[in-house]
Order: sequence, then structure tokens, then C-alpha cells
Amino acid sequence: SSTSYYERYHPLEDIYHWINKTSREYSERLQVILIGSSVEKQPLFVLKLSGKGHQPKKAIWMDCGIHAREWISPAFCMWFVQYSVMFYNQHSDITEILDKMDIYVLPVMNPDGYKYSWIENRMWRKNRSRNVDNACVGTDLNRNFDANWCTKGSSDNPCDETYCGRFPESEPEAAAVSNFIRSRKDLVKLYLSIHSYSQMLIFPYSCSYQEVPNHQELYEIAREAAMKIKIHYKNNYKFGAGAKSFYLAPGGSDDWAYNLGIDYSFTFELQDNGRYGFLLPPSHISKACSEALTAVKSIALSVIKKR
Ligand SMILES: NCCCCC[C@@H](C[SeH])C(=O)O
Ligand SMILES: [Zn+2]
Ligand SMILES: [Zn+2]
Repeated sequence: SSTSYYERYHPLEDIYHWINKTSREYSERLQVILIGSSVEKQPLFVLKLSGKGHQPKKAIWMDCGIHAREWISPAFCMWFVQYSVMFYNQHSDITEILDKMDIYVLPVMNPDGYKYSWIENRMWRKNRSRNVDNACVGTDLNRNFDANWCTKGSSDNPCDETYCGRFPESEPEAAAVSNFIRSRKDLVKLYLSIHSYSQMLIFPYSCSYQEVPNHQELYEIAREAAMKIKIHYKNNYKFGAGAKSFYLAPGGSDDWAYNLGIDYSFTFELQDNGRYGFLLPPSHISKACSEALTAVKSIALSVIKKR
């Protein structure tokens, strides 16, 4: 049987073609925004998803592909956009969400690394920035944001997988995202960063063991989403504050967004639990994305009800 386009992984050029084609096909729902470019000058395109009525609404941010080898992440952003344009005005949940909030989707935040993981090294994680005084390549974009930058849980060694970069937002990819979010900080109410693997719904802080003021609220929102995944897909997702329930990880986009004032900020670790890890087979894309979709809708609706 021919598997659908959305049940396959796609190389970088394919994804750029998809962005172009889908935004033209659904021009009522989608607008392409160029927010910057990568180290190797690949464009960073954000797809702005909006329902009817073009007055500026509150917004949700979703980034995918910050880490090159986590191929299920860009696959989910594509799956999510396709689901949204197909079922807006048909399924009540996505219709309610889009009638109340715009959604900014960045399908590939680390295009250089993603391309490199297709061509050279399937297990690549970082971006592809060069260091003048060191042969090692790449900064971990999820350690490059200004949240307890370069403290314990990251490394100042350019050869390490969690290298924090030369300074906060030193990387063009991280700077593009933080500049865009800062410019819309009064509109963005929910921040989502999509990763793999471990099946977890993580909320701040990962950069310290300190508990955030609305910890209980974030815990309940995450628990509700994990419960829905359990009910609908019989799969277990853990949830909790990052540092305590996962590991100490400073310089992350989610913690930075939270400290900017975005009170609802989550990092998703999608499938699986370690059997295939980053090499999740295409046959698992559908279920992994359905589970992530359930979580996104649950969390978005929880945030909307908080208004
Ligand atoms: N912002 C830190 C959220 C928790 C860690 C997430 C994982 C994703 Se691969 C990491 O960046 O190590
Ligand atoms: Zn990751
Ligand atoms: Zn991960």
C-alpha cells in the first residue's frame, strides 16, 4: 500500500518544496514568514497558521528540528500543519484552537544539521557552525539560549554534544527564533519545542532545580495531556519539570521563553522509549504523530480555557 507523504521522512529540499506548495495550496490558512537563515545560509521559514478572521490573535509557537537526528520532529510539524489545514472547520478541537489562536510553526530550526544527518552522519545533533580555534563543529542550539547559559548540564567544549556556543544566541538559528518571539512576546501564550526520544512532556525549569511559580498548573496540564495519550493510544508519556524529572539542561528555548513571560512552555520528547531511539522507523511515524497531536490539542485547549 502506498504510504502517505506524511508517513515518510523527507530530506531538506523536499521540506522546502512542501512549505512552498502547502502554503500556496492553503493560502487562506497559511502565510510563510522568513525569520532568518542558518550558518550555511539556509532559510528559516515559519508557517503562520490562522483560522478565519484576520485580526491579530494570541498565538502558539511550535519549533521542530532543533536537533538534527530527531527526524520525527520535523515529520510532526509537517503532520500537524497538514492536519490543521485539512480539518479546520471540520474537527471541533482544531477549529476552536485556530479560531482563538494563531499558530507559528517552524518545521526545521536546524536545516544545516538536518541536511548533514541525511548525507554525512545520521546521529548528528548540533548545528554546523565552525569554531576559529577548534576543529570541532557545531553548537547545541538547545543550550544556546539565554537561560542560565553554559552552566551545569551544558559544556564549553566545542567538541561536546551539548556545547553552549560562544555566547547566548551566538548562533543565527537561535537568534532568529529569539528575535522573532521577542517581537511578538505579548501575543505568544504557549511555547512548544518538539524533540525525540523518551516519550516525555517537560516544562520549566530544566536550567535549574528551582520550581516555577505556576508549577502546579503546568504539572496538571501535562498530566491531562499524558492521560489522553494513555487513553487513546495506550502509550505512556512521563511528564514533569525538566531538571527534576529528566536532566539538568540550561540554555534551552523553553526556559528562555518562560522567563520572557510566556507562562505556558513545554518541550516534547516524542517516540520512542529507546528501542529505535532517533532511528524511529517510518512505519511508526503515524502513531508517534497522533500521540503528539493529542498532546498539542490538549495543552492548547487547556491554555485557551485559562484566559
Ligand atoms: N530545554 C531543555 C528541555 C529538556 C531537555 C530536552 C532535550 C531534548 Se533532546 C535536550 O535538549 O537535551
Ligand atoms: Zn532534542
Ligand atoms: Zn531528546
